Amino acid sequence: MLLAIDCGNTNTVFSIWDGERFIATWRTSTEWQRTADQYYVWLSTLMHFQKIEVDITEVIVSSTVPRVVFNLRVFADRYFNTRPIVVGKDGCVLPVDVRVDAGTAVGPDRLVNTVAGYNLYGGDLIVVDFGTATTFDVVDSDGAYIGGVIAPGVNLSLEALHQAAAALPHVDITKPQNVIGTNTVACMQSGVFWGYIGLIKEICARIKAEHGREMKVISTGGLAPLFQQAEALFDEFNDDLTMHGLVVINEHNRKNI
Ligand SMILES: Nc1ncnc2c1ncn2[C@@H]1O[C@H](COP(=O)(O)OP(=O)(O)OP(=O)(O)O)[C@@H](O)[C@H]1O
Ligand SMILES: CC(C)(CO)[C@@H](O)C(=O)NCCC(=O)O
Ligand SMILES: [K+]
Repeated sequence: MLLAIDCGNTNTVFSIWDGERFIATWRTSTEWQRTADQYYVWLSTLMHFQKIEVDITEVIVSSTVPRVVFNLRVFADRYFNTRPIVVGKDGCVLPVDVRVDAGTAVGPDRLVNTVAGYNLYGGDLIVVDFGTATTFDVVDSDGAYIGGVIAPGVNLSLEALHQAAAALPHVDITKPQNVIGTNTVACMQSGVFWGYIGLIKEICARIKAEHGREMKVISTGGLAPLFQQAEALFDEFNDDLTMHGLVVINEHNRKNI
């Protein structure tokens, strides 16, 4: 069975794929100090708790944090006796072309998202991921990754206001009733929420105009539904998009070996 690991700058998600579906998914904060043994104690406790008794024989990792990769390699080797595939590293081949400026290291999460998007929905896509950053990634008609947009994440934007301005509190995102806020929290939520609605619409419209073809917009990440409920911004929402991409890339590479 496959263990797929998606390390973001904020959270790391572990999912077990049984060949047909994800039988379990767990989330932990990303900390580069965490050792292979700590990963195993955490994972085996959760597996035991959910009575999941499976043999993990393959591991694939996508990490936007370079420092965590070493310990995840040790983890895969020590506890599952396998060499992990690490997206973006030697030994991992993508099933699609990457057409960006020479020397550019595209975030593996962005590549994985576009592989998943192409596999599920075909070409000419915009994939929007609401993580630490909000990323827009463009898939050409042949599935190639051809670039995108990086914007500050929703929670990061709110946190930046709190960090930089003494009188602004920590606030969680929500859809405000009105645009005109009548208290500090409502004003901040309005700025980020409606600002984001505008950002998403503007960026998608400009990408479509620049690309010059009909495009589908696919969203992923916990915050996508919050924006979608205010306006129909996305054609599809897929919470497991990154995990699905890891499964596709794993199968592609295991076939090639
Ligand atoms: N209504 C909400 N308000 C605030 N946070 C939310 C809400 N819905 C979901 N979230 C949070 O949004 C985050 C979305 O997870 P996702 O994996 O997409 O990004 P992340 O883990 O924050 O970023 P990264 O992948 O870059 O580490 C989760 O931490 C989830 O708890
Ligand atoms: C943009 C993020 C932070 C989104 O997770 C990640 O994909 C990343 O660190 N990318 C590296 C630079 C790039 O993708 O061009
Ligand atoms: K993510």
